[in-house]
Amino acid sequence: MEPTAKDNTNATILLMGLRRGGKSSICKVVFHNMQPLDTLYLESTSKPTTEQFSSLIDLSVMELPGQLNYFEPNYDSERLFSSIGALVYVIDSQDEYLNALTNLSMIIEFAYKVNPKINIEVLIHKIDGLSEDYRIDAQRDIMQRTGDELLDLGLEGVQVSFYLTSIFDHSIYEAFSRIVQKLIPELPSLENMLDNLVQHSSIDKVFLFDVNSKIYVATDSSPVDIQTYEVCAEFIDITIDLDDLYVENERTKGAVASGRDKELKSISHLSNGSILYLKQMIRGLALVALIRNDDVRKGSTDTNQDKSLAIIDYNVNLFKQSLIKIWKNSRLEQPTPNGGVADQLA
Ligand SMILES: Nc1nc2c(ncn2[C@@H]2O[C@H](COP(=O)(O)OP(=O)(O)OP(=O)(O)O)[C@@H](O)[C@H]2O)c(=O)[nH]1
Repeated sequence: MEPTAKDNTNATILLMGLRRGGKSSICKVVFHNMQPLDTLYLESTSKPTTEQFSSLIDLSVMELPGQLNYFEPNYDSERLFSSIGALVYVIDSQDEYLNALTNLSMIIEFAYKVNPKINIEVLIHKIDGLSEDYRIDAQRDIMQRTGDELLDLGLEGVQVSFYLTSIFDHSIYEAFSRIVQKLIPELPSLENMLDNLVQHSSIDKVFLFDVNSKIYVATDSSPVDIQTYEVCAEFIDITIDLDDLYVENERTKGAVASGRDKELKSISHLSNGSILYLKQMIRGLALVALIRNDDVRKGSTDTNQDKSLAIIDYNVNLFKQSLIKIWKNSRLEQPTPNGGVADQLA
């Protein structure tokens, strides 16, 4: 049976590319926390696979094996392409990629015809094996050739985004974050709220992370620096590991008993004076902020620091309340299959 996307949602990502390009590895590393080196032993995928992930949106990731011929008559490619939000095409940059580019333009031509709203995303993958100069050259070459092919097909207006990625560093998470964000209808409101939070709380950079995958579903509008992303993403793991070490105290026991889940929160003072702040949100999300402001910097008095953190706490709580409202409203607009509004927030 062919894979079909869930009805009423276009938050479906279709992963395509030639054999051994790295599609399964990407899925395993990003969504299943597999260690990158363990992907060496992955078997070639022979059947289309679909996986569901629940975050701020319900995301489906569908992988089509490299050897499959999607255009043979008994394969309903039209239905498949019309139901997806993003087509992610993986190109192995360490291999000869001309065949992949021909395959890519053929797929873009078909996908665009069936579904002009589809986001087309190209991963120039396995860049860990290339020197810095060669990466830029490969990217330029791939972009140029794809542009030429699309021009020949009369598709010069089609928007294609390119990302340099590897499973051995954070580039694959950064790329997937941007790909997933494009599928979240509430993104402009979320960004606006995060900008407000930054402005009123002396925060330098803030991310709304999906805790399991370390994809950030939103961030404020200042540019993302990959080092800041890394520090914030690792802070989630540290917080969770430390949290597991502690036994429940009376307060959290009370919260659990009264039906409320224990809310994860952590603050860490770094040796360079910055502060990392994490607070659990809803739907497996956590807000992580980097605070470099002078008010809370090392050297300022403890009382000042406490005051600033209290303001941040207060504003983050307001943010969380707004997030709950946004999420509830979006569920009201898209009724669940049984007609009710899902009320499970954690
Ligand atoms: N160096 C490097 N190798 C990678 C990277 N990503 C995946 N690989 C390796 O590429 C090989 C093929 O990966 P797969 O994930 O099986 O490729 P696939 O696209 O799913 O292949 P099919 O299932 O045949 O369609 C594996 O040995 C991975 O370890 C990467 O970022 N860098």
